[in-house]
Amino acid sequence: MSATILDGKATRDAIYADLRERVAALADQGVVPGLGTVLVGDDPGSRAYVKGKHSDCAKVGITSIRRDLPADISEADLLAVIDELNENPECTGYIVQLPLPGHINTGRVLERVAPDKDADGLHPTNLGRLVLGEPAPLPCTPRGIVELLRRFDVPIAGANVTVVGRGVTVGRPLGLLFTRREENATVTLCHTGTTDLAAEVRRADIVVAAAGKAGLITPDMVKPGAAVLDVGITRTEQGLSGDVHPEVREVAGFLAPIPGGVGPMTRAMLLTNVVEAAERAQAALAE
Ligand SMILES: Nc1nc2c(c(=O)[nH]1)N[C@@H](CN(C=O)c1ccc(C(=O)N[C@@H](CCC(=O)O)C(=O)O)cc1)CN2
Repeated sequence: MSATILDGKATRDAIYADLRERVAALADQGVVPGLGTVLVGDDPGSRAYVKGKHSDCAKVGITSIRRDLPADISEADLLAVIDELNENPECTGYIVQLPLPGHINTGRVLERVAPDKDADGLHPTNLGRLVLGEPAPLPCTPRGIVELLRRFDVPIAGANVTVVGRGVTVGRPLGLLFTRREENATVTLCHTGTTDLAAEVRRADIVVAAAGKAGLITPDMVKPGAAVLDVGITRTEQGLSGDVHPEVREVAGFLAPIPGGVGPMTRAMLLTNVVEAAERAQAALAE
C-alpha cells in the first residue's frame, strides 16, 4: 500500500484563494499589506526562496519590498536596514532570510525586528508568546505542518509525535505548537544526542524529519500507517534529497514529500501571517 500524499501545492493554492479575498477586503478599508524581505549574500537556495516569496505576494495582492544586501555587509549596516523597515509604513511585516553569514550574530538581528512586524514568528517576544499560549505570528514551517495535517484530517489530538531536529525555525517551535491545547499531541524531540532514534521514530503516529540528513528515516523505522513529513533538504549534484528515504512511501499512511509537501506550506503560512497582522492592525484601528 502506498501512502496518501499530503499535497502542499494544492493546499497552498486553496489558502491563496482565501487570502486573495481577505486582501481585497482589506483594500476596501484602505489597508494594503506589504511584505519585506532582507537577503544577505547570494546563496542560490536563499535567493530562490526570496524570489518565491515575492512572486507569491504578487499572486495574492500583497505589496513586496526587497532589501538585497552584499555578503560582506557589516552587522551595524544590516541593523540599520532593519531599523528602516521597522519605521517604513508600507512594510507591514518582513522577514530576514536565514541563514545569515557567519560574521553576523543572527540572534541580535532577529531581536531588532519589531515584534509586530515579525512575519516569521521568530522574534524572542513572539516565541515567548507561543510558550505562553498568547496570540502571535507563528513560525511558518511549524504552522504549515500542523495546517497540512489538519486539512488532510490526520488526527493530531492524542497522537505521539516524533520530531527529528531541534533547530529554531522548525523543531523547537514545532514541539511547542503540537503541545498546545488546540493540538494536544505528545511530542518527543530528537536530536544528535538521542540514543535510539529508530525506537523514537517507530512509536510515532506522526514523524517530522527536519535534521538535514538525506535518507535518515528508513522504512524499517516507521510504524505502518504513520504520517511522515519530510522537511530536511539536502542539495546534491543529482538533485534534491529529503531526510525521508523514498521507500517510506510504501509503509507510511500519509507522506509529505520533498518537493511539494511542507515547503509550499511554509510559503503559504508566511503570507497568512502577513495578512493576519494587517487584519489585527485594522481591527485595532476600528476599535
Ligand atoms: N527567515 C526564514 N528563513 C528560512 C526559513 C523561514 O521559514 N524563514 N525556512 C527555510 C527556507 N524557506 C523559506 O524561507 C523555504 C524552504 C523550502 C521551500 C520549498 O518550497 N521547498 C520546495 C523544494 C524546492 C527547493 O527547496 O528548492 C518543496 O519542499 O517543495 C520554501 C521555503 C530556511 N530559511
